Order: sequence, then structure tokens, then C-alpha cells
Amino acid sequence: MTAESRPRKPRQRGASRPGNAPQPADPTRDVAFDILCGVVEHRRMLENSLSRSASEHDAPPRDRAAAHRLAAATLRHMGTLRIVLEPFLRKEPPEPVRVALMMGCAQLLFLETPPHAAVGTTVSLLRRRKLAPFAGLANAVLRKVADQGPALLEGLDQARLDIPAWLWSSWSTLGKGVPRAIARGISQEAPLDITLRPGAPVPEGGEVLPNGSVRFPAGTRVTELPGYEEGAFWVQDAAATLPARLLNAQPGESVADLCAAPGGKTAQLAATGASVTAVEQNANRMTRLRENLTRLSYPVEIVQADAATWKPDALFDAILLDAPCSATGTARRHPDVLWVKRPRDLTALTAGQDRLLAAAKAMLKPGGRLIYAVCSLQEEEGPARARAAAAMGLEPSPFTPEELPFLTEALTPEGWLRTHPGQWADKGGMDGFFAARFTLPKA
Ligand SMILES: C[S@@+](CC[C@H](N)C(=O)[O-])C[C@H]1O[C@@H](n2cnc3c(N)ncnc32)[C@H](O)[C@@H]1O
Repeated sequence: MTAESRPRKPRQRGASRPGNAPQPADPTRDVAFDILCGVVEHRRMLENSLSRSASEHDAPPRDRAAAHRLAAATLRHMGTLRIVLEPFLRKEPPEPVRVALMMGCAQLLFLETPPHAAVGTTVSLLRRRKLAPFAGLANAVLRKVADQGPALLEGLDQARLDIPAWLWSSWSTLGKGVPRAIARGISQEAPLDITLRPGAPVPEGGEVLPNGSVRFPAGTRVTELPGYEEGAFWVQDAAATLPARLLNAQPGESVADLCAAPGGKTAQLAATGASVTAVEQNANRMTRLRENLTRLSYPVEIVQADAATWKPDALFDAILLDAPCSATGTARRHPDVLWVKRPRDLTALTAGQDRLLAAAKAMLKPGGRLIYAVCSLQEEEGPARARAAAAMGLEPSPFTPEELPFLTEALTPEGWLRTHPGQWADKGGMDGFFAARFTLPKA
């Protein structure tokens, strides 16, 4: 039985309207509903709603985790859920009602929640949210969905439906069949990957991947793995390990990590014995970066600054620029990205990436190395930025198959790295990353 479907002891709270019976509290579904309304109505990222809603609803960690899982499953299948519901609706319901219906439907079709729980909790949710006039509709529609079950999904091209059209067509530049492979990758909940500190043992139950990452099934709680408190490893998707690895930092080199939080790549760089400076602009993320590096006890100089304007005291041997981006490559971990990002967002993002590239160039010693990386699948943020970097006078330094013998399919003819969620499908996939390497000419 999943956490989502486990029966809950009803608690009474005063959320009722006059004349209505008080509805049992259900922080999991309240928080999931807030998250989904945030995404659908306000294009607000899931993480931005989660903490606020969880504290408003007094949701303990277990409910918070279950809400995250329920919201993520709904977002992962949102295109399909809309189409499944369509024949049962005679007129357009208000958007929050549709959100509640999609959430109920996701529980029935994708999360194995018992029908009485999925239907009953959706009806209660609508009553708690002053949407009682739609409770009857929800009851009728979800009962029909429960009766027909998985037959409703037959004949639907779920992969195609669950990816917004602009993203699907933008990914066609990555190759024939790649958009579908990416969509299949995103349709699965991502596993937990960790990077071991050099010499640390593999925690029990982990599968060692060809790049050295250790993989655990989706839903594994990292803080419960032995060695977490002692700093034996950190959370990092297998693909996310590649940019820092390809910088090939050496002991004693001075290395900057220009967009550092939460610090997975900073930790990798520090583990090489290089002297690392981590720059991060955002104060909250800075706190996470500090906590992570303290747990790992890596001696890193941490600077809170805008890397586009920050001036270091001395130039660096090597720089990693893991630039802020649309993050479409992380959609299997963050399916909200699919529905929050818009094509127009790319204009500001690419301008920021160019500013950071120019600033990074100015911080390099002659002959120094730079890796530009983004967790984006978009052409504008990857190849187009690599071409912009070359136009700024940075010399391309292509990656070679010898550097990535376990993932040569991710090397492009230009010598760039391009990973996507359809790769390593038999092992559980990986996030989408683009990376390109450059050197600063000596004269
Ligand atoms: C893609 S994330 C970095 C992930 C990180 N490299 C890791 O591996 O854990 C981008 C980070 O850059 C930070 N950031 C965005 N703009 C920045 C800027 N102008 N200067 C410094 N940091 C910035 C964001 O707050 C965010 O933490």
C-alpha cells in the first residue's frame, strides 16, 4: 500500500461552512491541491508553494512528502488527465475544480489509491475549499473513472499528451525519436542518485552506475541512508556529475564554481583537491550550499554575489559555469517545469547566460579552462550559447570519447555533451544536461 493510499485517521478541523458537516482534515491533499493550483493558475513552481502550504495546513513531513508525490504524479500525467476527463464534463468547470478532478483521477489511474478513498477525499477537498456546489459533479465523474479504470487510457498517446507542444517540437532538433524517448523518461518517477565521497563505501541496496554514481529506487529517503550525517555522499543525478568531471580539476588548481547552490558540483570539485571558490547569488540557496558543504566538511571559500558582476582577487585556472536556465532537463524530477515555463522565458534566460559567460571569460587565466553547463534541453540555452561563447573569443575544447567511455552516445559531433531523460532507459534514465568546454587563448 502506498503512503498515498494508506487510510488516515480523520481529524476534525473547523473548515466547514455553515450548514455543512465539518470535513475531515487531509493535509496531503490540501497541500497537493495548493501546489497544483499554483502551477496551473499562476505558473508558480512546485517548491515555491510547498513550504507555504505545508505550514498553513500543519502538514507533518510524511504528509508533505505524500503531497509532493501526488502533485508530481498529477503534473507528470496532466495532458492525459485532461483528455480522460473531457467526455465526462458537459461544461467547463472552474479551473480549481478541474485541478481537484485531475488529482482524483491521478490517484485512480496512476497511484493505485482505492476508489472510495480517491472519490471521497476529492469530494471532501472541494467542500473544504468552498467548492461544495461541485462536490456532486466530482463524485459522479470520479466514480465513472473508477468504474472504467485503465481502459480509459487505451489508445491514448500518453507520451505525446503529457508534453506541451512547444517543448515536444523544440526537442525534435535532438534527433528522430528523441522527443518520445524523453517523454517516456519523464513519465517515470526519478530514482535517487548519490555521489560518493572518494573511498566511501556503497550504501546497501545501491546500484553502482557506469559513471560511479550510486542509484536507489524512487522514493528512497536520502537522510535515512547510512553515512548521510557523516558526509559520505551527496545527492546528485548521474548526468549532473558529468560537467564537473569533464573540467578535470587538479589538486592545487584554483577553481571557481560560479552558480554553486545547492553544491553538488562544488563538492565534486573540492573532492579533487583543487582550491575551490563557490559563488551563489540567492541567500536561501546559499544557506543550503553552506549546510551541504559543512556536512561534507569540504574546505570551500563561499561568496554570496552576482557572478555576472563579481570581481575575484585573482584569476582562476578553471571555471565551472552551471548557469541558471529553464531546467527542462530536470522535468522527471520537477514535472512542474513542463507547465510553468514558456518559450518567452528563454529570452531573459539566454541574455543572463551570455552575461555570465562574458564574466567567466574575464575571470580566467590565459590558457584556463571553462565549462559552460545547463540542465536544459533547449537549443537556445545549449548549442546556441556554446556558439555565442566561441564568438566571444573562447576557444572550443571538445570532449572526447576517451573522457566519457561509458556514455559516448551523449557526445555530439561538435564535442559537446548532451544528455536527456531517454538515455540509460534500462537503468532508470538520467536528467538532461548540455555542457561545452572552452579554453581562454594565451595571446
Ligand atoms: C543550476 S543551479 C546550480 C546547481 C549547482 N551547480 C549544483 O550542481 O548543485 C543555478 C544556481 O545559480 C544561482 N544563480 C543564478 N544567477 C546567479 C548569478 N547571477 N550569480 C550567482 N549565482 C546565480 C541560482 O540561485 C542557483 O542556485
